[in-house]
Amino acid sequence: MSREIIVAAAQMGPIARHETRTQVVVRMLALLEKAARRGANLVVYPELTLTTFFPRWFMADQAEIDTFFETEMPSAEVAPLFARARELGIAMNFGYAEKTVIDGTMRRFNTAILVDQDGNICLKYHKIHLPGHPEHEPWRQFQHLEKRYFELGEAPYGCADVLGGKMSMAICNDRRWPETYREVSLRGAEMLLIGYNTPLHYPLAPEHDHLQSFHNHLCMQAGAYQNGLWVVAVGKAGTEEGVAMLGQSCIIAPTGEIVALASTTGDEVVTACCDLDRCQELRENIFNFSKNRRPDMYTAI
Ligand SMILES: CSCC[C@@H](NC(N)=O)C(=O)O
Repeated sequence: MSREIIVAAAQMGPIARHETRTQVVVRMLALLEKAARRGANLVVYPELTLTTFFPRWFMADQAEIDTFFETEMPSAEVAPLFARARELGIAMNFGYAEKTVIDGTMRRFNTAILVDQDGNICLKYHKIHLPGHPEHEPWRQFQHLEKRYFELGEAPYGCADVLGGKMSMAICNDRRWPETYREVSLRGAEMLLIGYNTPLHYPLAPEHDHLQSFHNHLCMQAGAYQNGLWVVAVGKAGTEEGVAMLGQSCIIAPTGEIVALASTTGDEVVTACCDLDRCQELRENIFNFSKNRRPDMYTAI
């Protein structure tokens, strides 16, 4: 029996600084309805979906920084999205800036959640690979202050049983690291959900700017193939507050083939029918870990 699920990559166009959570949720709902009309079982949204990508600005005032963070999920503004997804029986994944108290200490994370088809948060993930810099660097055209505004995730990648399959999450920069795919694969994941915000301009190596799209797909296609899993990657795209952001949201099969690809840099839904049993095409053959993998020889890692 095949285990097919219809997955929707719900790319978002730019979100302006002045846009409210309520306005963003209206856009997310429109994408959800479109996905539902195409029979989707799972909708995947970008990293930090609810606001503009605020780490591009230096802010000294913690109260101002905190306006971009959520203290509860679902919040009152996001509750209609949870309610409608539950009504439609659709699972979803999205990212947001999370402010939470752990053991009496206030913590801030770049977070993603997986919500099952009954509206329950069944998996939460705090971004492990935080890119950028902690201090204001005025020479840059724009900042990338994730290291200032967020703490490093401290828990390993998780895996949840949803829609009859095993799902994991990663966030943006995580997708460039091969360890991400190997970790989730060894933990049993059959599908990896990734949201991203990727500026086309990389100030530390501007000679690579023209390769943003290539590098985006290169690492994810390799990660899917070498670990025999589905990858769903969804960007916040277009020119957001003057910064050009990568689109090209996609769904990648365990063979490494891109089976759905966004063609705009705006709000757009692309879907694919993903048979989770196809992971075995790789896992029982070229990447049969138990037969051919040699962890005893990988002593440097
Ligand atoms: C400054 S590092 C490059 C940008 C990074 N973006 C995020 N959001 O992680 C990425 O890896 O796409």
